[in-house]
Amino acid sequence: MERAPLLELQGIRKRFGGLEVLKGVDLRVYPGEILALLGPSGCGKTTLLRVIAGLEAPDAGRVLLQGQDVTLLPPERRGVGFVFQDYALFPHLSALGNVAFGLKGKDRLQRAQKALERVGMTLFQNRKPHELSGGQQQRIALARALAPGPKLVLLDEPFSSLDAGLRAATREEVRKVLKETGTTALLVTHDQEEALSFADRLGVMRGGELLQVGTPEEVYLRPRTPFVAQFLGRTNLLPGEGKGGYAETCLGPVPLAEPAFGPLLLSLRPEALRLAPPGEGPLGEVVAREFKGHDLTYRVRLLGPVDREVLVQESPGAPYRVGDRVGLRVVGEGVALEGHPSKAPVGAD
Ligand SMILES: Nc1ncnc2c1ncn2[C@@H]1O[C@H](COP(=O)(O)OP(=O)(O)OP(=O)(O)O)[C@@H](O)[C@H]1O
Repeated sequence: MERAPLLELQGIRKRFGGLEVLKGVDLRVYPGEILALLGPSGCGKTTLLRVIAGLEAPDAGRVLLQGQDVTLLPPERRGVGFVFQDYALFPHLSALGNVAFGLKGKDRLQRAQKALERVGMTLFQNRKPHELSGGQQQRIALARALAPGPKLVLLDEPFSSLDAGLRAATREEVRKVLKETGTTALLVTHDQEEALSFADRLGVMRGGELLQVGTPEEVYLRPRTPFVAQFLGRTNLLPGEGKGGYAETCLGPVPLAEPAFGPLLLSLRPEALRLAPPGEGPLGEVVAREFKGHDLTYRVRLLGPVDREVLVQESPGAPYRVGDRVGLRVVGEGVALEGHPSKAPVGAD
């Protein structure tokens, strides 16, 4: 039997004037899960979070929390915590004051202290926000959101104002706290790497629609559309002819992750290709070389009947330079994308 979702969105629609910002979004988030919503700027991510929090009313659709319809409930009655992009801490209150602010009862200070302890901020409890670093403020904001023991916490680009090093470390700590407390979280980001590394599952949005939801591996390795394939990292989109377990392409036969027949469009990640001495595989010429320390990406123009460039990821020590003639080897699998006449089952005409 399928687990009951903690949060369920059914056909959420929202329009601002003439602009339809959410076009019928369905989503389920399960207890204890961290789900990241990923998409380009303006695709409706923040609006969707605001609808879930109760800060924005949808024009159509329902928001269910633990099976209960909360679409019409005000924010404070939903049991949802919110961490905004700019943390929105009260500048005149100490860290402890900020965390205790929304709490009720005689033990509110103890509970606030406990929440600060969980995020490793006990020593800083008397400091004001301006006396704290960005990462520390971020943790205070998280402690404040978690202190009332929400069913769900919504994180809107919570790491965007941190620099790269602090960002990775803070992300890891936040993930640890969420997992230790068993808190269900929905994170909005437009950072692909963040979504892939932080979330248990991720959903890719575009133009008010949720295009694909799955584990980071599923969505990265089995994108369904060209947009999802390209949004999660660089890829080669190649036309081909499905022959079952492989497709015939300008690079020769490419093994397919799932069998397909007929004309298709293939996503083949740069790491599924390698360079070789000329003579092995189709011939190409290196037109660009991008060295990034941990990896090296080449752009190679094919020197054959088809005029096309492909990206190839190599180990940092690869010897090839711009202008070199190279062979191309296919070492990984391609994925046939939807919307192209391809995915007929095995044995179909
Ligand atoms: N209150 C509002 N009134 C009018 N338009 C709005 C309002 N809120 C959002 N929008 C518009 O709705 C669209 C979606 O905005 P939203 O903030 O949800 O996108 P987003 O995916 O979170 O973008 P970003 O990554 O840039 O934060 C944008 O075109 C935005 O200008």
